[in-house]
Amino acid sequence: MAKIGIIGSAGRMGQAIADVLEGSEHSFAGGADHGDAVGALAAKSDALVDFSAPGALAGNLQAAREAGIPILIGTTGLEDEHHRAIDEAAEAIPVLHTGNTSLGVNVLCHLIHRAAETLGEDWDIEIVEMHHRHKVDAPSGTALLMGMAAAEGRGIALDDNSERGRDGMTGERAQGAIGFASLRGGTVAGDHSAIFAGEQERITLSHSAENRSIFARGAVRGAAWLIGREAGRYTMNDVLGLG
Ligand SMILES: NC(=O)C1=CN([C@@H]2O[C@H](COP(=O)(O)OP(=O)(O)OC[C@H]3O[C@@H](n4cnc5c(N)ncnc54)[C@H](OP(=O)(O)O)[C@@H]3O)[C@@H](O)[C@H]2O)C=CC1
Ligand SMILES: O=C(O)C1=N[C@H](C(=O)O)C[C@H](O)C1
Repeated sequence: MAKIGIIGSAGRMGQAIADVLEGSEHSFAGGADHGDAVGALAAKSDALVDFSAPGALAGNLQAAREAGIPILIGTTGLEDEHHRAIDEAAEAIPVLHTGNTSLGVNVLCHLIHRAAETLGEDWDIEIVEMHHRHKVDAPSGTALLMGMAAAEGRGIALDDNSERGRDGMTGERAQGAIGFASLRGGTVAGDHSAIFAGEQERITLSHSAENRSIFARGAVRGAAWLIGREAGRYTMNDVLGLG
């Protein structure tokens, strides 16, 4: 039984995680939101989960380090500087960052990796996502995770081969590019598709989140799994045993 502290506890994910904790073997250590001292929460937690905002990341990592406890970060919209801060914290404590904690999406990424590895560059890869009207970042963290799986399968660097936000006279699609498109509206919890478009045929690999409980269950499982691990940067593949 682990005491889990939630950063961003008043938010949509924070609430979903609190609900999952209530029916689990683990307990809710407390929450922190804007203006709350994360250090005070860390001191009474066995692990932290962070579903807040990129601007909160540095302070949250610092609080976890000072308390010597692991942290699972689900926040998306992170930049290179945030990833560098995660790498640095992972030298001292166990840290897991992922754009999606659900089992289904992480299995989907394996299927995408395999498809990209098998199909040649003449199969164009496009990633399409749709989320609720309140989402503030694009492409979604999950779309980037899927793009990374496709790029790794193809043996290319995602950063050098992405096409995002096409508008106006874009010119033809670059050979080998991985395209991203983001839709926003309504209450959609998270829909993602990877489309492999070849000559006269198309493969679509998709995942639909029916509600946030799938992310919340994965977050609790991941946070509990991190407790007692060596310092390092982990992924949901490690937690789920997906290799
Ligand atoms: N990895 C995954 O599986 C998933 C990741 N996410 C990601 O989780 C994040 C949160 O999503 P969601 O719950 O929908 O968003 P919400 O806006 O509903 O919740 C975010 C919460 O964090 C709080 N917050 C914002 N900034 C700070 C800060 N600096 N310090 C402390 N608290 C802060 C907000 O408070 P206030 O409202 O006062 O700003 C709010 O309570 C997003 O990045 C989203 O993409 C979401 C679902 C699954
Ligand atoms: O903001 C959300 O809601 C979600 N964010 C994550 C993302 O950016 O991929 C995960 C999920 O799709 C819901």
